[in-house]
Amino acid sequence: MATCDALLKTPTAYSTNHTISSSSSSSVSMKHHETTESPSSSTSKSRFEAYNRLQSAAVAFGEKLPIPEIVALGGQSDGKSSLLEALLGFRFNVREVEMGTRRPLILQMVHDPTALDPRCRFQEEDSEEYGNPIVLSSAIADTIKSRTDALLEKTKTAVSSKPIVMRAEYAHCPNLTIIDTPGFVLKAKKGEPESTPEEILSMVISLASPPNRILLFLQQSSVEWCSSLWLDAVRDIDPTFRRTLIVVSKFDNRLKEFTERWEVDRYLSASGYLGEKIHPFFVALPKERTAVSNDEYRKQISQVDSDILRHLKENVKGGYDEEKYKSHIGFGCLRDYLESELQKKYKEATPATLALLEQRCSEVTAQLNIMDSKIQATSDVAYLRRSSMLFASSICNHVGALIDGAAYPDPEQWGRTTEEEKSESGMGSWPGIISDIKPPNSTLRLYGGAAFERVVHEFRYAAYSVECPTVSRDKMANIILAHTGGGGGSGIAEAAVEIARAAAKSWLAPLLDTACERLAFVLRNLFDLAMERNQDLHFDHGKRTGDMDGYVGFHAALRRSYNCFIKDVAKECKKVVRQHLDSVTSPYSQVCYETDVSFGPGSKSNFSCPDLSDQENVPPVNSNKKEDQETTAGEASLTLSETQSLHQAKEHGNFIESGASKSKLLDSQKGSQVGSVYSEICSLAAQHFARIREVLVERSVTTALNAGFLTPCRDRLMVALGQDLFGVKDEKFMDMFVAPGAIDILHSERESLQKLQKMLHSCLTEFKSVATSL
Ligand SMILES: Nc1nc2c(ncn2[C@@H]2O[C@H](COP(=O)(O)OP(=O)(O)OP(=O)(O)O)[C@@H](O)[C@H]2O)c(=O)[nH]1
Repeated sequence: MATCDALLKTPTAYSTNHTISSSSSSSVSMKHHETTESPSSSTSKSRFEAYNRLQSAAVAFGEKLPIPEIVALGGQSDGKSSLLEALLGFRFNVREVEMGTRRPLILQMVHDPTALDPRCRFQEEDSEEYGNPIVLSSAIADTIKSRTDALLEKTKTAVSSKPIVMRAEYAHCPNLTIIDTPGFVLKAKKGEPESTPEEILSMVISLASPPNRILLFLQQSSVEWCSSLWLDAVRDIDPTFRRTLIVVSKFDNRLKEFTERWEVDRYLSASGYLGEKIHPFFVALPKERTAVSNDEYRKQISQVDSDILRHLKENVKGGYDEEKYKSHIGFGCLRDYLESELQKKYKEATPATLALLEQRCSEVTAQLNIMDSKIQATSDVAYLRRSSMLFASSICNHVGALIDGAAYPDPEQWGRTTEEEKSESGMGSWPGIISDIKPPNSTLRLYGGAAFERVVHEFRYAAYSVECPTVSRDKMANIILAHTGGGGGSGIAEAAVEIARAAAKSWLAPLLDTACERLAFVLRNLFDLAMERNQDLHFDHGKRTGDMDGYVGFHAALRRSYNCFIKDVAKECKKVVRQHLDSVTSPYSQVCYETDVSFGPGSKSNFSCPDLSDQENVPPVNSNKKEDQETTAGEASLTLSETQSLHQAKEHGNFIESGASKSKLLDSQKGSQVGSVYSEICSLAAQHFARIREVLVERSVTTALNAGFLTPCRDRLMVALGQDLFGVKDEKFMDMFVAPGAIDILHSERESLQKLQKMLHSCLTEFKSVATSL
């Protein structure tokens, strides 16, 4: 930045005619603050004052305004505090505060020729007011320490970016504002959290990042650039050093090393490492810590400056390249440069600041108007009814749009994959199905209508992955024997149908319930999405959709009402799909007979009490792991072979009296053809099951789910919400809007907005007059 060649000749704000002589640069520059001010300097001064006030106001109100500011940064003990003291022209001992800098310090130095003793005042925390002047310099350090302690205690952190603002009016300081920052450290101090170095680094980075800030980077002269610890951190913030001023501190420590001119010139050029265009300042300050008067202290500063220049001229063979480097050697040069640089930035930034202030003023006025109408509206039932209805209707429209297919808000952020839907809804896998069901698009983040459709697909996949479950011989016997007993037929067909119906009922019913719950979850999520859409697309077809910000009670009621609606719809839909299931599995349903199912060799006419006892109790088709699935509750636990034997005994009129042992009966019933009957029934049952499932899934359920969920969401949602929220007496309706303390909050918000408005207006007026006097 200003260290570039082109800027080397920038005149200082107060010394248009002065040239820094090798022997007395600092003293000359020191004196000019005490001379009468020219008209241009009074403009600079009022500009400086205007920026200072804006800066304190910005700090007090948390306004982020791009005011030109200087931020001093560097490693611990690199001399920042000493430099600040030198700039102020008196010692205030900040560097002896034991804890070190843990909060940024905004030091507003105001050159006031009438203030022969420094007048320091601290800005109150969270206010733009300044406290009473502090005279004792030790009291300044104490105030900084106690404020730092109090805030860190509150925030429970080791550092805080909330600045302390100190204004110092003094006849011997320049008009300059500098933000002092905690020094970078490699290791935390004893008793401090280990993360302190990182916290300091990230805090300083965030303080130095706004492009309106000038960075004043200090590094001790004893450190070579190639081994600089913090240069890279600064380079990360400002890669080309466009807005960075580099200061080599404690220059006195290096001086003794130079004997030849080339050595000094090479060192002063810092070339090779910082680049040709970067010219650091070389500064040394008094190292004596003895208590001296302020006058004496300033004399020492000037003396060090003169001593350095004299040393370079007289003690180095051939001196040094004065033309090139003199303007960058000594504290006085740095101070004048900083002052003029800041003034230059202030001048450049004035039009933009003025424009920004005008914009902020109108924004805050608009906010204040909204706040006024909000406060007024808190008691206006008609207004609240109107705007809340408008809001609810807008939410319903957004829900409808999301169901019909929308890609806003961002699906990547708001959508869910099938896995996420499953885990978040608390419904992991489909009941009774072990295999992982992955519908098409399961890895995509979907919501609304798309997610709904995907769940329907998933349900179909789940339903088709169910096979007709295994039926034990006992159960089968119980069914068959009952049928053969009634009509004299073999009962195979009836048994197969009955088995299929019972299986369909017990296996498909939980799947239907799960599908309904999953779909309800998808629809329930739409509320948040609709709110998000509503917030961003605040206007619906050009009409304002009701600003209901802050009405927490209403928002909660609206959400609750929406959730209830979805719950009711899901309950209703569950009933409907259950009815469909009941209907396809009812004894009157012809679904199983609609197909041309071949009943095979073991048909009704051939049935003659087959002995199933030797056959393995495994159905021909069953991919489910769940064995011996219950088809009807409380079935007898006899084995089919036993039942069959009993049946035979009954047939011979010998059921009670026969006395034949079970084993004998079993032996007598071994036959070659009977095994196939069990398999045949299982196979037939599987076919019927598949048929029932197909009819259920394809013909009725998919349509029922759409009609049961989506149609009400499109057509009935607003009516339901309306009845629930607005179909009540005013008194009850107002319950949603009168939260204890809510109106007080609105009033206090209004009060702070009013203060902000006042402050912005006064800054605006000030800047307007500064701008016109340019
Ligand atoms: N020799 C010499 N010593 C200096 C100079 N400037 C400062 N010092 C000394 O260096 C030490 C550290 O200086 P500070 O100003 O406290 O450094 P700092 O960067 O503020 O350190 P922290 O606040 O701990 O980050 C003090 O003892 C100063 O007296 C200088 O130009 N020359």
